[in-house]
Amino acid sequence: MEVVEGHNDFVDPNPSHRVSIRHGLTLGGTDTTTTTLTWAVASLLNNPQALKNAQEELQIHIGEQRQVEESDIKNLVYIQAIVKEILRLYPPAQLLPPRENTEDCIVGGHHIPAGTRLFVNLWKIHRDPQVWPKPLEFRPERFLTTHKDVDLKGKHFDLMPFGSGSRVCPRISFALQVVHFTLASLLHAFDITTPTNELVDMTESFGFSNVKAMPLQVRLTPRLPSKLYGGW
Ligand code: HEM
Repeated sequence: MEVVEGHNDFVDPNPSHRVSIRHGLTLGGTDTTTTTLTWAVASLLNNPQALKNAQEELQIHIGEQRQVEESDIKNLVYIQAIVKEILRLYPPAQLLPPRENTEDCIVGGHHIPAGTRLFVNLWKIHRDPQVWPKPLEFRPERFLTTHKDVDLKGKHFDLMPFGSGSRVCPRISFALQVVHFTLASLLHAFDITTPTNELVDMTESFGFSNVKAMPLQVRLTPRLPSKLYGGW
């Protein structure tokens, strides 16, 4: 991939794999949200109880006689917890874009000379066992119990999939609305299974964008009256 335009782009010195980690211009709207949705569906396929919980929530709040509407999202707390857990385990940007300090400073007891480029390693922070018990497990319930007050907007430094501070992602609300609505609509309208009933391979491809290493194959089975599929 070639470098994209934009301020503050980080340029890999090797021209053969130059990428921009400032995804705002080309990748922001699609790559981050599709990556998040892919990991969400993959995780739910491997965690049938969580999938069942999500579909029960949809049954309670929406039923089977209408489609999901944006105004329903506020009631779908379990699906919101799923999305938080996905952005904890699989933040689309595993490393936040680099920061360069203009003055000498001390961070965590370390002297950082002016002009140093610092990367925040979200992947590591989001899997810290001192903050997140059983950090490698997909457990949306943690965001309804022990971590229910942790939000995604950059105020809690243990969970920062959108970054933090003055350069935080400016489209958090829009991104969450898209992810919640799409996931809720998919799970409401279809039963999802793997074609072979095997567990999904969750291997990550470590890079600037955390895409699934293996393609995801999903079998969709309609679960609503056929008249509700007119818009699909
Ligand atoms: C799940 C979805 C998304 C995630 C996890 C995400 C995450 C991020 C992160 C980590 C940054 C860098 C923050 C920093 O520098 O510390 C960022 C910046 C940015 N994002 Fe997003 N993003 C998402 C969706 C979107 C969408 C849908 C858009 C646009 C429609 C968008 C537009 C931007 C832009 C323009 C910036 C650059 C802001 C700046 O440099 O001042 N993002 N995002």
